[in-house]
Amino acid sequence: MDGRAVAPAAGTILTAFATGTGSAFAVDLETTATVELTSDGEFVGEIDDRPEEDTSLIERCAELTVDRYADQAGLNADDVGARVLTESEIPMAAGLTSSSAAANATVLATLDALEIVDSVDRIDACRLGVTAARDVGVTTTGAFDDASASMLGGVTITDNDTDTLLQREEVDWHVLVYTPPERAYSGETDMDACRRIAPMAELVEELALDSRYGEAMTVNGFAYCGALEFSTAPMLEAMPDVTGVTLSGSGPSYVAVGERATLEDVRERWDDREGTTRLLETRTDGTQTRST
Ligand SMILES: Nc1ncnc2c1ncn2[C@@H]1O[C@H](COP(=O)(O)OP(=O)(O)O)[C@@H](O)[C@H]1O
Ligand SMILES: O=C(O)C1=C[C@@H](OP(=O)(O)O)[C@@H](O)[C@H](O)C1
Repeated sequence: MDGRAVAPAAGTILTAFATGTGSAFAVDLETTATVELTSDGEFVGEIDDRPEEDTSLIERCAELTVDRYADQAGLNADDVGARVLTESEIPMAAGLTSSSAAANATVLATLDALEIVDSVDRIDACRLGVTAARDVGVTTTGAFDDASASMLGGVTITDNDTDTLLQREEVDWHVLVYTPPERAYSGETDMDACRRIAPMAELVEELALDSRYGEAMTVNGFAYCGALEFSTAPMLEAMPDVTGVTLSGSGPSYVAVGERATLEDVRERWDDREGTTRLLETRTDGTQTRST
């Protein structure tokens, strides 16, 4: 029994480190997970083209899904194992939610392999991936904001302390993403510095709950560039014409939203920087299964 699912990346509106409340939106870069169920009770992960990278997140996702749902699929969890393969176009540890996309794709692919994917609520599946991310230490708050945007599509606002969805809205934006060559692992964020900007995060939350996403992003960007010591120069190169621009997640990527022609101009400036610039669109469909 094989299962397969595809999950999108996410960009940031409100980073959750300061207060535990976060907001993110799905963008069209994808991770695919393929899951083959086995009868040896072992969970073995492989990341395509990244043999050195840690596979514990996808192994834990498959294991938790089997533990929780094997019964419902008419199987004995003790006898079921899985081999998981992920293939991804999302740069890893770059602030674009590679971890949540890998987790969502693996949980849904495992449910697909168990042939019960349609009977499981998407938000419950998402919470399972967040639990796995906490278990293996690739997240600080659980990142339910990023995970829910990747699972459901559109913009989500969440309370990551309780894994509660506060708001979801479908949007149709052009998105410019700049990814510098360095990497920043979310589990290693300077949380003391982030907690100092809590009053700014509360303001960003108010703007986001009012659907003023562009302004929310930009305030978030200045606050988190300050706290995490990233340059504000890429933001200033995008302003004032974009609708919003921010450091994404724990960095080092920056995301801007706005008119396509405006983003094409900004792209010319960001292309002079070291790294990769991508012109993308938002996604409203979230994580989907794909038959193998
Ligand atoms: N395609 C993938 N397959 C399996 N695990 C992945 C994949 N992408 C990311 N991860 C896991 O997530 C970790 C990176 O998480 P994180 O620092 O939160 O980065 P990001 O900001 O991209 O989510 C990696 O070390 C790895 O354990
Ligand atoms: O680990 C965490 O708690 C978080 C990780 C960040 O994302 P990245 O993993 O994309 O850097 C951030 O967007 C989110 O609000 C909280």
